[in-house]
Amino acid sequence: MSTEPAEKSATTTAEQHVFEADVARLLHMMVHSVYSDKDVFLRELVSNAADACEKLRYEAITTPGLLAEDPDPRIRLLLDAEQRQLIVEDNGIGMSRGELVEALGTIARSGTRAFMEKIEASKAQEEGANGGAQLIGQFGVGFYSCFMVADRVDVATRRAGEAQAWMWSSDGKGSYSISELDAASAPARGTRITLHLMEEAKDYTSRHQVERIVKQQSGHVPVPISLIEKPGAEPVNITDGSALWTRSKSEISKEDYADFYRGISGQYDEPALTVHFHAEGRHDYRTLAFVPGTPPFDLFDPDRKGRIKLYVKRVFITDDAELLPRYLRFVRGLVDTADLPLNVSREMIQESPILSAIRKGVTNRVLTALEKLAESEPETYLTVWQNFGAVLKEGIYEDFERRSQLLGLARFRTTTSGEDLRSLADYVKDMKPEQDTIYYLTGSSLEQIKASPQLEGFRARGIEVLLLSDQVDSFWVMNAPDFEGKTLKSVSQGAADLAKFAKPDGASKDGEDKPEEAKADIAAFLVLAKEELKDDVADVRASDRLTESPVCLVAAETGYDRQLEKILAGAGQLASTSKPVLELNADHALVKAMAHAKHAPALQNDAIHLLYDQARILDGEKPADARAFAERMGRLLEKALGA
Ligand SMILES: Nc1ncnc2c1ncn2[C@@H]1O[C@H](COP(=O)(O)OP(=O)(O)OP(=O)(O)O)[C@@H](O)[C@H]1O
Repeated sequence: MSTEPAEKSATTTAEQHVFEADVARLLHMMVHSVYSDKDVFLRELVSNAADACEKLRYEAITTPGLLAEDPDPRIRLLLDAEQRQLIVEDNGIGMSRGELVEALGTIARSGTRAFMEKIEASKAQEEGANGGAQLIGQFGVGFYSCFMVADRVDVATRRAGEAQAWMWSSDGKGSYSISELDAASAPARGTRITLHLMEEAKDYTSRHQVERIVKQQSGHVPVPISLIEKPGAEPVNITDGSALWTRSKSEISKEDYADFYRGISGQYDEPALTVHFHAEGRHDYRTLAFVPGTPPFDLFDPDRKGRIKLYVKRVFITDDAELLPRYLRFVRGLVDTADLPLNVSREMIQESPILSAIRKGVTNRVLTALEKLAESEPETYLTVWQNFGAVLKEGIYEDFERRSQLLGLARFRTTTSGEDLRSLADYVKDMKPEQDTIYYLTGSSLEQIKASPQLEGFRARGIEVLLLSDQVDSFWVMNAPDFEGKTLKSVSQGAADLAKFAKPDGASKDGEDKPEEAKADIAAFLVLAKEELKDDVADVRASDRLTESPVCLVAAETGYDRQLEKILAGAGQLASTSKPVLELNADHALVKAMAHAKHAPALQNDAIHLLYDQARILDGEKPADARAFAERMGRLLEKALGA
């Protein structure tokens, strides 16, 4: 954090501080607002106030004295049209001087840079208000959004249990000041944020306007909110702070759930799935969880933790309890249990058998709800899968117990699916009578996979192949040997064994119609190629998986599949890579001609290397030796052109 030396003014003891560079940039963006929906600032302030009340409630478990004579949490909004001010006040935990500087002068979040980049790429503008608003929540830059509507913001705060109080003040233009507040003008406990509204934002002093926004955006925060419409007026309650999750499902509308979801997730979309239940019996807990309608920006951040909050008897305890497995890290919501003591410690949370039982229960419920959604609303489920499928698939190798359930939830592009997605159950239902294997091909992109020569023989025989282009696919396929008793097999590993499947056009089976001489030529050519390429490939053999291309590379029967090997080698996790197998299409005119060219050994030699390089290129690699490749190609072209 960059701090300028204290500069004392004559009348106060205000210290000027310069904002951290990132905050200054962020504020600049807020002031020159990229968001057309400015109402979001109010939700951010109310949500911070509610968090502050919940933190106090939690600290007061061990230090009840913090509550003093004011035990009930509250958020109050004060409007002053004459002064053009909106004040948001809470009696929560408040901030010490250090906390104030830390919280409102820096951005300690890893996602901030990503946020800046995203906004600067002006994506938010293109996406319109909703996109921008979603970014604010996802990236946690909430407080600063008040500079969209205010040209000065004063934060008066006193931390619970402390005598000193502080005033933070800024016009959002690069610096802020901090001074000590005299006890009389400070809140007894908590924080009072005064927004000096811009002329064009004066509507935020209108009672109807503010009441409407709060009910709409923050109607379900678990702290009651009241409103004072002008100085001297009586406070009127506008929300009761009752915990939505404690009410019965029949009393809650879809809109109530959506509001609550937006509050808890910081997103502005609709949840794709809501899971709300009360488990009684061995353990008593309530869960309200949501699958978001859109993916968060940091879904694949390795540090991203689960987002399920733990409450004990309606008191917020932590959002760090890992209440769902990592592969469900996109689910937002909470678990509230009466079975843990309020002063549950971090160690207890980690080791508690009660929590492991709850974890299991919640995971099962979420997965079952996803299964039901797939049945009752397949379209919605497909969106969920498109957004989060790559994460759910991590569970196939991480969660042995639920592997088959997760495999059942998985959806795939296949050689026959077109633009649709198919389940493994669909695949198995449409298998050929003589087929006992589920075939797949992994690769780095769908386009690359679709163009793979390895698929040709399968396509020609009408055998469906799963096209797996997520990086995680290479890992789970290794651990998921079967689905409903059918093993999974890569079409680029080992022998294809397609001989048992008839080609639909009734074409010959495996060279039965080839004259003896051609067969002998191919056999000799294979021996020659094997000898010539012995340093590069483990074997050279005739292929039954090729119909159009002359060559392809496949992995040996045992060991890693080619795509996985590439990923591991790229990540520096393999000391050495294994040699692939080169397959030649014995029915291909080029291969036949080359095999027949026994009288031209130099030409055959060039052809063998060029065919190998061609297979490498089709596999997304470079030729083994670029210079030699160019020379061979040159010689061949010269010959072809009769030069
Ligand atoms: N009313 C308040 N009482 C106490 N602390 C507050 C209050 N408002 C803000 N803060 C402090 O300022 C910090 C920054 O707030 P900001 O809204 O920018 O981010 P956040 O609330 O931490 O993130 P998110 O928006 O993801 O919840 C908070 O984490 C909190 O420590």
